[in-house]
Amino acid sequence: MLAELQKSGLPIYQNSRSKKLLLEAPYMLKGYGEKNVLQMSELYEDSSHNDKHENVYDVYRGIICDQDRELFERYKFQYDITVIHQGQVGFECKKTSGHYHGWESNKKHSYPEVYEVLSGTAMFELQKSMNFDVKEKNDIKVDDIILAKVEAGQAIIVPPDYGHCSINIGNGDLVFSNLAYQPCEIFYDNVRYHHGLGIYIGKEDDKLKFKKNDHYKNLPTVKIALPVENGSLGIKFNQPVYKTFLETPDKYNFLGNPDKYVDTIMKMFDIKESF
Ligand SMILES: O=P(O)(O)OC[C@H]1O[C@](O)(CO)[C@@H](O)[C@@H]1O
Repeated sequence: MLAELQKSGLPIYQNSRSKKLLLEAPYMLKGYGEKNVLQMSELYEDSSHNDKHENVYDVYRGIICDQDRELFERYKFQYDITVIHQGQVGFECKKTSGHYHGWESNKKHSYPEVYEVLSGTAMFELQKSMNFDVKEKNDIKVDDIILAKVEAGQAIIVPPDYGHCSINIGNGDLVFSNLAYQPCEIFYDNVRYHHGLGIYIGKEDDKLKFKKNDHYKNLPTVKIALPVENGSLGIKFNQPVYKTFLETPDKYNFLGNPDKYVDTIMKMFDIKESF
């Protein structure tokens, strides 16, 4: 059976048995990758009880229709979809590796990214650090942590300077898209060194729980937030990002030129509680 990913606005389907995605022509894909428990073992609090070959997530990179190619190339943007499978690795809900983004030498802030949930429920862990590439990795200074709970049809902007990791906190697969500035460099080392970002998000007796990652010397107060729309930056709930980009591409200029948008992007998190 195939379930259409209606929130994407594109002819993309998920096979309910294999959990893989199928794209209807003329949509096509540039690349595909999978990560399993073994490849991510250093990134979880404890992965020792899981089958090492168990699949954690699949990434479908560079989804595009030929007639849209010129526009995506002009803006240097790429649209990808990630499927994080249902389940836990030890205490933690299944998640992506987590990484920080790079920046251009003449810019003050690193590149942001748009995340749009197409099915399931996400918690996006957003961890601010201005020195994540420090040589002595223990000297990283974490300035802020936001845990954004995002439901299908909603979207967020991962703010400049925030490392990020996507966690599937729902009861089925989590499927989400990202629109990102393609020349952006990706940094994994500090996250791997600390065995993940600052907070481990998991479930006990089906209840969501948070544990501090003790590999970090210091962590700030953690904020739990809900997303806020901003139509001028192309973030309107239940309006597919791919389609909005085709119709009004300039709304996403912040992806390649983030410096003057930082304050506006930070206002798109409605902080509900902190601990
Ligand atoms: O395994 P990686 O390279 O960290 O990629 C995982 C995630 O990062 C992204 O590249 C977006 O930041 C997604 O495509 C994917 O969800």
